[in-house]
Amino acid sequence: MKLKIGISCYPTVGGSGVVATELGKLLAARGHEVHFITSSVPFRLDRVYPNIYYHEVEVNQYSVFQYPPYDLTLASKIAEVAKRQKLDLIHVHYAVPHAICAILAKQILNGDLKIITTLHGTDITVLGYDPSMKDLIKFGIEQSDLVTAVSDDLVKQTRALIATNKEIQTVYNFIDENVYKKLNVDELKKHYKIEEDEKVVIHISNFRPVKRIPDIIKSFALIAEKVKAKLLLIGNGPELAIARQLVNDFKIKDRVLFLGNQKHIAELLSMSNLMLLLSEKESFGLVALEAMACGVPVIGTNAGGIPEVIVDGQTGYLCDIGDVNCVADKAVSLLLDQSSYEAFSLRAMEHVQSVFHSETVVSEYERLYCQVIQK
Ligand SMILES: CC(=O)N[C@H]1[C@@H](OP(=O)(O)OP(=O)(O)OC[C@H]2O[C@@H](n3ccc(=O)[nH]c3=O)[C@H](O)[C@@H]2O)O[C@H](CO)[C@@H](O)[C@@H]1O
Ligand SMILES: O=P([O-])([O-])O[C@@H]1[C@@H](O)[C@H](O)[C@@H](O)[C@H](O)[C@@H]1O
Repeated sequence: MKLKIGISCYPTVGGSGVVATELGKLLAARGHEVHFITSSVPFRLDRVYPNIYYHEVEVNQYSVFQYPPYDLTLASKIAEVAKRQKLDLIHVHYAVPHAICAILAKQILNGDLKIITTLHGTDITVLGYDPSMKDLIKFGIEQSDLVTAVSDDLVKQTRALIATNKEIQTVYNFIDENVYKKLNVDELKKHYKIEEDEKVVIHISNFRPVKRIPDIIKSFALIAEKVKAKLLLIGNGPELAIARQLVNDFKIKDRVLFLGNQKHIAELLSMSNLMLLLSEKESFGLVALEAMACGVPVIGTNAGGIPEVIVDGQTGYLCDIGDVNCVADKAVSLLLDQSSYEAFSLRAMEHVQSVFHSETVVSEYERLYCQVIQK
């Protein structure tokens, strides 16, 4: 059955928007009609795709509004597009405000709209602690026709924090196998002056406090004492200044490249030997999946959904939150033992193929869409 699917998400750099966009692209490739309803073109929607339509949410700056009313405009846009395009359903990513906006749109349409909400991360694990948000998030979850979360741990945390009995299904994240694979990047390595015998450690994130950026720098400083290596820092966010300060303090300025927000992540991963993801909260860790797909083992923390993505001792290692000595020891042992490293790299690629294959995940979303429509 070919469906007309609306998708609302944050269009900016970040996990939920990436997952929403990649899902939309693969659904469109399967012949469904996909309508993105977002405040700007999602950053991963970087060319023309057949079957994909974009509806801009233009936030009204009318002077009586002290704050631009994004939520209300989005709700009204979802209702308008759903009616005009005869959407079968709207799939919203991130509980606040997107689930709430979809519910309002459904009310505008006298109940004639099916809503699927996917929970991604700090929409639950940070905002769920905020008393002014908790009941709103609960409302968004309970009024959705179907709710998914990106890991078993996020399902568990949602139950604990939001106190809801609503059924929430885990649907893991995925990557596009045609994009995330090991590429030949010899020229790029030369451009970044990475020497033949030098190892590359990479971290990619939004540099928010939950990502524990100081632990990344501290771990790398320890690694660099024993291994000739460079650190690539990809992304932008509030902890970037602290990162620069620590790099100066540890006197490793010549070993660290701050590359800011980047689009071509597979190329940067293909230059890398190891990823560090040392968050204190992480519902899934899409960057870890992207790294493993490119044959890059990951050292992550024992936090949230990370242990569902990294197989400890097989595709990378898990360390306790804040234990930078554990991270450095595991990293040094991996980087200095070539034959063991190659086995980790191979298993990482195989694990992504077998557990997180896009075909399986997209089919699962299709099955859930049909279930909701037939309810
Ligand atoms: C703290 C938390 O719970 N975060 C979750 C949140 O996303 P969150 O935004 O924290 O992070 P993720 O690491 O999962 O994803 C970031 C995405 O943005 C991309 N990127 C990043 C920087 C950059 O410069 N360029 C770029 O393209 C990355 O390649 C990746 O695709 O939702 C994701 C999707 O469900 C989950 O996997 C994360 O666990
Ligand atoms: O809040 P969080 O779950 O860590 O991650 C968020 C992403 O899921 C979202 O796509 C992005 O727009 C946010 O800026 C943030 O990165």
